[in-house]
Amino acid sequence: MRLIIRQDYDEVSSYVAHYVKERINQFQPTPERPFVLGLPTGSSPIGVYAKLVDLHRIGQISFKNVITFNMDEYVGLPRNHPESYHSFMWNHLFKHVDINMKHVHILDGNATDLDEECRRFEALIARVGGIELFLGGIGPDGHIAFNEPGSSLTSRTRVKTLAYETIIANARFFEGDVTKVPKLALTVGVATVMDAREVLVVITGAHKSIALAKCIEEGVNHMWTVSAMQMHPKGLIVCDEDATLELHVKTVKYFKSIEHVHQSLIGPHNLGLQGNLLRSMKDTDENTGKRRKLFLGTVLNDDREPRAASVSSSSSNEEPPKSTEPKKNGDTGGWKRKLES
Ligand SMILES: N[C@@H]1[C@@H](O)[C@H](O)[C@@H](COP(=O)(O)O)O[C@@H]1O
Repeated sequence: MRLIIRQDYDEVSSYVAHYVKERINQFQPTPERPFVLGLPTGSSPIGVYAKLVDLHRIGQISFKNVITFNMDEYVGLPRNHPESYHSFMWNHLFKHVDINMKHVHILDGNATDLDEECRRFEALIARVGGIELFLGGIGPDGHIAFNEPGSSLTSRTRVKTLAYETIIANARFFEGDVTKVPKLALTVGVATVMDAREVLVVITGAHKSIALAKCIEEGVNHMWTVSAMQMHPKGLIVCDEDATLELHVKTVKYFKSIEHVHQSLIGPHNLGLQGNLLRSMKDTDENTGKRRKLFLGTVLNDDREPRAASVSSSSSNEEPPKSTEPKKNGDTGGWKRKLES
């Protein structure tokens, strides 16, 4: 699992929006091969959606060939209620972008047969070949979607009773009145999320710092369902500084150093989409004809001089630039020092 730490909510939102943009653009979706995106609601993704809308307005991202599946929906709340997740998604994202609304899937919390609705949702996900990237948020008790503490980590889409803590947390959307918060929801299961080829969870705020610590520093545990991320081959958490309050200083430094090394390899403006580094690298340096070797994740020439990899995330098929100019002395020295220390 990777952990990316940014200063605040705004920086987290910006990072995630650009990440999503890069993933969709690199995928080059077509009507025959659409990009399947899982989406959350709540206050965590609002900034991400706002930035995606901005990116769409300046022509950097299109949702034309994107299919979406939302994580959850309240039971019994009219679809046009301002706090339904249907309304939320329409207001924050869908009405501002070029998505085909036939490609949007949100659980129907008013279906006459709720179990059948959940089965239908799982079948639809399977029919489109699974979810490529699932974005998520968590509650302060570490729940992902509405998979409350104690949910099976192998759970699928189903009806869930909301935990009292979640009802209290969500009362802020219902005039602070807990009696107005629906007590049941339909939600994808933990396994539904973990089946996605990549999972990205946004965690911001000091009130979620215990959940983040449980997820990162302790074991996989059904009482903190987001901890299932530890079992995912391609899991990414993007958090702000406040959310790291309960982490060990050592843990924070560790993940920051990993990101630093990663960024040094792929360049400062590259988001380091997972897996792209190796996919983008060629075995042989075109200019010297020498074979490149990977040593502890660092690209080495034959003469063992560490240097930045000539890779770009803009396209995994793109040729590396021809220039073999070494990085500035200071940079290379920094590299060496870091690798040796
Ligand atoms: N079902 C949603 C979750 O999907 C969301 O992650 C959580 C956190 O919300 P917020 O981002 O507002 O803290 O709220 C609800 O419980």
